Amino acid sequence: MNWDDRPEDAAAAAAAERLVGPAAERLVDSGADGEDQAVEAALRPKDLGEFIGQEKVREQLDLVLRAARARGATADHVLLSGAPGLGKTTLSMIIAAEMGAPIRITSGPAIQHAGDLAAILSSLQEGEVLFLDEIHRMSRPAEEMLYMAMEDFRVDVIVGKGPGATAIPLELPPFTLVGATTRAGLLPPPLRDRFGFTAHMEFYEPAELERVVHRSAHLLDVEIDTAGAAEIAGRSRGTPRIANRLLRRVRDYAQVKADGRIDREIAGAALAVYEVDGRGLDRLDRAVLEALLKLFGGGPVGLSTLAVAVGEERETVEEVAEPFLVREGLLARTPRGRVGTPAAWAHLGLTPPQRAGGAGQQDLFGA
Ligand SMILES: Nc1ncnc2c1ncn2[C@@H]1O[C@H](COP(=O)(O)OP(=O)(O)OP(=O)(O)O)[C@@H](O)[C@H]1O
Ligand SMILES: [Mg+2]
Repeated sequence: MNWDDRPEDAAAAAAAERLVGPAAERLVDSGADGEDQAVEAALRPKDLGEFIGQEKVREQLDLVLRAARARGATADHVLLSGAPGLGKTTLSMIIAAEMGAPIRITSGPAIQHAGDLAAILSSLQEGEVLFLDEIHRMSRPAEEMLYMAMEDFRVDVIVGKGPGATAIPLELPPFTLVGATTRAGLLPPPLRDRFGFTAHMEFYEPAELERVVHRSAHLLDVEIDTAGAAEIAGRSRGTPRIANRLLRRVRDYAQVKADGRIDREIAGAALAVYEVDGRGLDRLDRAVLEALLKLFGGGPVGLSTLAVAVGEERETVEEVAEPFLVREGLLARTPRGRVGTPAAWAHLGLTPPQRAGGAGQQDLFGA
């Protein structure tokens, strides 16, 4: 594969840009909106002990950092991969804090030219953590410069153009690169191989999200009981960022409609107002499922037809609604089209039609 093309990434970026209207403002979107950015700094765990869940990642990272500290060395480069909102930025800040090192934050799209990267690298202090978010979106020349910087702590700065151009080698102080990506599969192998440690972040268990909600409620000075936290956690799609966002909306409701305290009833009523159902599906997700089951008898139906039926762009259905529905086992993408699973019928409280002979849905699930 030619790593310059990155078609998947281009398609996702294009889909994201096309998102306008309801899909762009979803309460259950895992990306950070303006309000998230403002409060997230306050809600971020500051050290590994405070970081909830991701046991394996925490244990491994703890060893890597302790060992580096004991040797008085700079920690190895770390790659953090995982879906949006699972704690990559948070963990990068924790790495710097645990190493007692300053952190510099930049991102792949911000580095257009190799020169941009050279400027950042040459101004790093010894031991500094360089956090490179969306590392899969860096330009190719910058990426190549990064290879040498990571391995030999050296860059070649090109001065001049054409036949007269010369490469001036520049020594760098040892630093720790922390790269983050939502799409580890898009990283060229030579880049991936230069990280000493790769942490893959998984979606969180409901019990872990419950702890996230309790912790955030405490920091926001909101009173919440166990059942209320569980109710929010169950609708948060395995994602701490969504849990924190739902908590803020439930807090609003509790303040306006009740005495500010959150219990199961308040959480349920608040999230009903925002149309986030018991499993974390929002209006768009439900519209897709309902069309699939009610209009097309559970499928198989083509993506374009399904998109027209819900009045959304093809890409919105495919990139925004479907990933979570597939992950939840509510929708399957088959060679013959989209199919609603038995769990989907159950979730919407509908009865699947009885099919007379022929290829029924049973065949599609190999049952
Ligand atoms: N393990 C955790 N424990 C407690 N809170 C967490 C945890 N992980 C993430 N959070 C909270 O979730 C929010 C989002 O986390 P963060 O910004 O680190 O996600 P991210 O993986 O960098 O997302 P993106 O891919 O969009 O950059 C933060 O406000 C943070 O407080
Ligand atoms: Mg981030």
